[in-house]
Amino acid sequence: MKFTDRLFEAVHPIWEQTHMHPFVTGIGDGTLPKESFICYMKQDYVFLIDYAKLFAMGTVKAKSLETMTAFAGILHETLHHEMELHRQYAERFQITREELENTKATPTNLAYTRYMLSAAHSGSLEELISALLPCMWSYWEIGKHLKHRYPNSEIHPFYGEWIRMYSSEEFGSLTKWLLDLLDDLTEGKSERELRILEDHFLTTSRFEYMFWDMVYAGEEWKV
Ligand SMILES: Cc1ncc(CN)c(N)n1
Repeated sequence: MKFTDRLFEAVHPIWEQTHMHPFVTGIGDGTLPKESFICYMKQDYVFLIDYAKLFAMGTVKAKSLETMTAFAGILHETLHHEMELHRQYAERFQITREELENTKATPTNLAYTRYMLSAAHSGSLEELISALLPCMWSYWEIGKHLKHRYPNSEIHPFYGEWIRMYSSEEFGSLTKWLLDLLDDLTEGKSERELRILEDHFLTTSRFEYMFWDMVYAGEEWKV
């Protein structure tokens, strides 16, 4: 069994709940209040700044020029394509780039990015990938799921663009590349090593769920 098949089985209960989360279904059926989406977009923008750094770290830890180049490509995609989607959404609400960039990360957002950056700093390339994989994989799954469950969601005048991006072939092929890389890198690894990777993967999968919950509830610092 490929390691990512094992991860897919392990994460299934978390993804089931994610697909049913009211923030996610609200994007799908178009009922999510715009204020909630604005809160998400701002939090996600600062999340993506740290997330992009993981790909930069991937280039440093890569064991071949090919892998290094691919990480650099995803870094570029994130900064220029994925984050551009957020900048365009922000523009619709007259939110400036400066305001977007200066968004203060909520406790959950901060805990999530610190966890990934710490795993990436102190761990192997496999640890870095396992920690960031849910970001790409779960979004791709959500994009495909929404497109399938809500047939007109792709053409929704507001949320359609978001769904098209995360269900796209391009996003899917980057995710598949990362999955294949992790399968290659984990071949022959001991059960002890695999368990550490699985633990990173499940922890950040839980953080992904908590991120939806955080923006839905409008989490703020208490003091
Ligand atoms: C929180 C979060 N996780 C993942 C993604 C997809 N890159 C995202 N935009 N935001």
